[in-house]
Amino acid sequence: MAAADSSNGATTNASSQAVPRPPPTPSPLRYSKFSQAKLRILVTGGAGFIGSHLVDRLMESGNNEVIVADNFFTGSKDNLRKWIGHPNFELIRHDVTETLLVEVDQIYHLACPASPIFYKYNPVKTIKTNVIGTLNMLGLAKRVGARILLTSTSEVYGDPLEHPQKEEYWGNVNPIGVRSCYDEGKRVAETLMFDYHRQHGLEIRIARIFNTYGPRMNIDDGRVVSNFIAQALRGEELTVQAPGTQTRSFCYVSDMVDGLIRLMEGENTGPINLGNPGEFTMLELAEAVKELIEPSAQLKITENTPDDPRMRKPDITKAKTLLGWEPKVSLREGLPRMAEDFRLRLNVPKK
Ligand SMILES: NC(=O)c1ccc[n+]([C@@H]2O[C@H](COP(=O)([O-])OP(=O)(O)OC[C@H]3O[C@@H](n4cnc5c(N)ncnc54)[C@H](O)[C@@H]3O)[C@@H](O)[C@H]2O)c1
Ligand SMILES: O=c1ccn([C@@H]2O[C@H](COP(=O)(O)OP(=O)(O)O[C@H]3OC[C@@H](O)[C@H](O)[C@H]3O)[C@@H](O)[C@H]2O)c(=O)[nH]1
Repeated sequence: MAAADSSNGATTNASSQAVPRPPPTPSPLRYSKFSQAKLRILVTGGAGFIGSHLVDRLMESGNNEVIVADNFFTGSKDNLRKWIGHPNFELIRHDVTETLLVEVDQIYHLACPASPIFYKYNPVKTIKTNVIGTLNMLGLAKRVGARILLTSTSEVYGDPLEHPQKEEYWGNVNPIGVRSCYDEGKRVAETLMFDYHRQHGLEIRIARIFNTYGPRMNIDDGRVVSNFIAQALRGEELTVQAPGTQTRSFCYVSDMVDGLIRLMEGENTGPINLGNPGEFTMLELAEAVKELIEPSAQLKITENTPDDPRMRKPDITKAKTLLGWEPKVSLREGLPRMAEDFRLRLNVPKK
């Protein structure tokens, strides 16, 4: 049973409310002397950017069987091609808004479009993915006694009135805006996680992920780092949305995967912020990408979208103290790695 995390406002000790049932044994053969016991892990959204890097780490450990369930809305089989056919790996085309029957020990629940242009494309579907999808995964976790980790987001803090953001901050979110399908959707998903924890004794973990970047992002993903790098490589203007002084804190994907695994393996429910506290304005980011790829590139100030958060930076004290985690890769080190991946995929010769 997960130990209680009493260091924030939320009550996370389920033992006083519900006695968890031991997980049912999926098959007697699983623990027979002929069968090598491995942890069986479900990764929803595992064909996406963060998910596929997480799958790499889980598979490379050699101790796990990994099942990916993904509807390929923003992810692709290509991200997982090195594992297709591996005896410890299964890929299922599945939409998490439908029920899924599998026997697993852990669930990393990532399925959800993350780029604003994709989550706003079909907002009702985004809400369904966050609410019904998370309910379905919690139902699965309850049935098989699995531990479940939700990838929530810094967007639960909305356009924050506190800076940097601590986990105790309840946020400043527009409930009826164009981003609400995502940020309110994730807030409900967090609520569902805690209700299943308190009511049914489920072992839960919640990561609040701040902007993450790295190789394998969709080239036309629409998020700022991928846009700037692709634009600079294509010889286009870098589209800085007004005013350009808004800030974000960018975490390299290998650091993020490390944090997610530590959270899953540790004893704290969270929510825990995972992100790199290095904070940059979008103008500073554009200058860094220019300097790295194409110093002659021009910046073009474009119209912004409603409710764009004006600043964002994680307080990662909890991640440091409870998980022993902090990011290792700075933006200056991470950008060239991502630029090289994009250069190869866009077939742009090295200068
Ligand atoms: N990358 C970031 O900066 C960031 C920040 C905060 C939170 N997150 C969260 O991390 C997770 C992964 O984000 P990402 O950046 O890898 O995004 P991504 O879009 O690359 O990956 C999301 C994956 O989920 C799949 N998916 C979407 N809807 C689905 C559905 N209904 N059923 C099954 N699969 C579905 C997509 O096909 C894709 O493979 C998301 O939950 C996102 O909210 C990401
Ligand atoms: O071409 C662009 C794209 C974006 N931007 C700006 O860059 C900033 C970051 O925008 P992104 O689209 O990359 O991502 P956002 O920070 O708005 O949302 C992200 O937050 C955390 C996660 O949950 C998701 O990955 C995503 O919702 C915004 O201020 C946006 O206005 C540009 O200046 N130019």
